Amino acid sequence: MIEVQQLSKRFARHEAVRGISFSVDRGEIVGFLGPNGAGKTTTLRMLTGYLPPTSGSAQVAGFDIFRQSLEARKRIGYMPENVPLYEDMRVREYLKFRARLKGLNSKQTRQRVGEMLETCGLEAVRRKMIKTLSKGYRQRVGLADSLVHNPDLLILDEPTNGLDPNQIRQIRELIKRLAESHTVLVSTHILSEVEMTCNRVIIIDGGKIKAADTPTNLINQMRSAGRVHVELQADAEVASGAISRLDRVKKVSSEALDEGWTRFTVWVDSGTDARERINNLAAQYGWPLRSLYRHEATLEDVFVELTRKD
Ligand SMILES: Nc1ncnc2c1ncn2[C@@H]1O[C@H](COP(=O)(O)OP(=O)(O)OP(=O)(O)O)[C@@H](O)[C@H]1O
Repeated sequence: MIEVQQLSKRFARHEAVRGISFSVDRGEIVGFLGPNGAGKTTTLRMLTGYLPPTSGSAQVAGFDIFRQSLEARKRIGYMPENVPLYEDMRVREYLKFRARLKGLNSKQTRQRVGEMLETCGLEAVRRKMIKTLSKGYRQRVGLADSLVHNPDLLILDEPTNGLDPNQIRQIRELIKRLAESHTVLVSTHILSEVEMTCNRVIIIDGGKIKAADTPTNLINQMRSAGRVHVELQADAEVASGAISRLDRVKKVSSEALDEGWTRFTVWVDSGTDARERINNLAAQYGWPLRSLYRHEATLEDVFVELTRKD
């Protein structure tokens, strides 16, 4: 559905996107992640034909987004970061206006606008002025707008930005439902959302792609994926030494706590669970043990590992 080859964008002296290549298959829901200024919005704006690239190419549904822009855009529903809406229009009136602008005839417009009001949960506010709507409802109007011409592909730039937790949940559910019949590329900062909704993730930083895989694979491939935390009443040096001699243990660090307790963090090879062996070791040495748990890596750990600057 999307094919991007060596896409770059330079603003004056700043290269915001540096030769990125990726693809999104039909039916996928892909999270597009990266820290502030990584180049997400710039990439999405190029993909939707709003910004010409400095070099490289991109196809949507087989159409070159720059040379066959109209054909490509017919197949894209784009919801930009801050949805620009006409404040003085009523919801239904606005969606009808947008549908006509996108080339739907009056019959199609009536039908699609009706469907979108229902799909996006806007029926109760269809006669309200847009300026009186809450941010959550405005986002829904933006989504309905991006969907009204029945595109195959939805490109959403931070659709839950600025929403409260309830609104985030509602938009997330809506996107999940839309993903049943659309291909979705969604940029967001909420990593738990991505773990819940996306079947693949692309991480971009400094204009370059750092990783592209399923959330599960990314987590499993992490260097610091395997970590065990244990609290013992033991001499830090002796215990660190004994633990680090265990098989498949890569590194041990310790931190003194209260009343002779020490917390040890044990890095092990990915896929290894050292808890039982650490427990046996504590029993063997007679060290009192009050906590032993395995840190389950999350997408947030992957994100931090791939994009931190130190
Ligand atoms: N029109 C522009 N002119 C000059 N520089 C720009 C322009 N648009 C973006 N940039 C720069 O390009 C870089 C990438 O910006 P972009 O908006 O794509 O990042 P982003 O990943 O979407 O960030 P955020 O998460 O903050 O929205 C930034 O350094 C930004 O300042």
